[in-house]
Amino acid sequence: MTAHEAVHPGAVLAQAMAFQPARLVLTGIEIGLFTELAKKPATEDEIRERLGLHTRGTDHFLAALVELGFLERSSSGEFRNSRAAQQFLVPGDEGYLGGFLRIAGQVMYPAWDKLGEALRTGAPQAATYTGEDMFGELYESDEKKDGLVGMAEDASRPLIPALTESFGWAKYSSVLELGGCRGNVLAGLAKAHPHLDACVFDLPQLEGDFSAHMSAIEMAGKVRYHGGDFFADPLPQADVLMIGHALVDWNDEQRKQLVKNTFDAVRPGGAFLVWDPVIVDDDESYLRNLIRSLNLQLMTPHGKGYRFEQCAEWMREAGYAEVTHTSLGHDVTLVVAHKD
Ligand SMILES: C[S@@+](CC[C@H](N)C(=O)[O-])C[C@H]1O[C@@H](n2cnc3c(N)ncnc32)[C@H](O)[C@@H]1O
Repeated sequence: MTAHEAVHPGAVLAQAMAFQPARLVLTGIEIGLFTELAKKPATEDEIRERLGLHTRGTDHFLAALVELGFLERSSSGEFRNSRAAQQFLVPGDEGYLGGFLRIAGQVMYPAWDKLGEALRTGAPQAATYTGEDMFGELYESDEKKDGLVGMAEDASRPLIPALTESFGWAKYSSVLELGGCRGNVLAGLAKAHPHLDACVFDLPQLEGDFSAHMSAIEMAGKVRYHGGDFFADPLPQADVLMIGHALVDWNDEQRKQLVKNTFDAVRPGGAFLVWDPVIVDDDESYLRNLIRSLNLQLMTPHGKGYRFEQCAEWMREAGYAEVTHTSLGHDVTLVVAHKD
């Protein structure tokens, strides 16, 4: 909102009421609208019948989604997905974001309702867990585990091409990804750089999901798994250690400790890579990453965003030499620390 727009009530309302269009899209995902229309375009009557919707409101719900650019309406009155909806909101497509957006609707949306409480107390507001061991609790339920994994992969999948190209992988022969989940990112990296000995380090609870996923994407045997706790257990050695979308989950003391833990495991001449929604002043991602920081505060026991300068300081304190950073796109920064 520019200073000029700020004096116009429409600009204030557009920002303050942005939860309404957000809820339209999230509800479309929740009730299966985009998945249904991907099978076959349909009239309003057919949509109501197929999704069990009431006559009151469906017409304006669909018309509003047309205006927002998620549906198209033909001259004969049939609705179909727009290109954006078809590409990003229908399961099975490469660019699918529904895993992330479903959890956004179910878990983040109610948590954001309690932002005031979070600001007063500093306490998380997600209703899916209660204690300090968020991952341990979520992994006790297959549904919650699948939700978290789906959300993480939707967020990291678009970064894989930039990650394979933004670092000189050819110079190194092994990589260990901390918090590498089901190995989806590392599998993409290993496909692009098959010379790499690639290993995921994540909690033991995910090993079965990792093996099933590697088989499903025909990468079984190409990426290894090492179960453990990256705070408490010794880390296996590799030329490159990497952690993505995971340092943000912790507080500064925990992050410092984690960065320190990596130093002995990185072989001399190697590197430690971090990619996260780092807060970068004057970058066009600045506001979105401040919002993501608050989202982490609502969703995790200790997480929040951090700045590049903080990360560089943790790295230098741990013993790393040169620290550089570059954008991976999608509001994510890759920070690279070299070990002499
Ligand atoms: C937000 S997810 C990111 C997953 C993956 N890097 C991606 O971006 O697709 C964080 C990951 O850290 C893992 N994790 C959390 N605590 C851990 C710990 N103490 N030791 C090892 N892994 C941990 C979780 O199991 C999860 O896979």
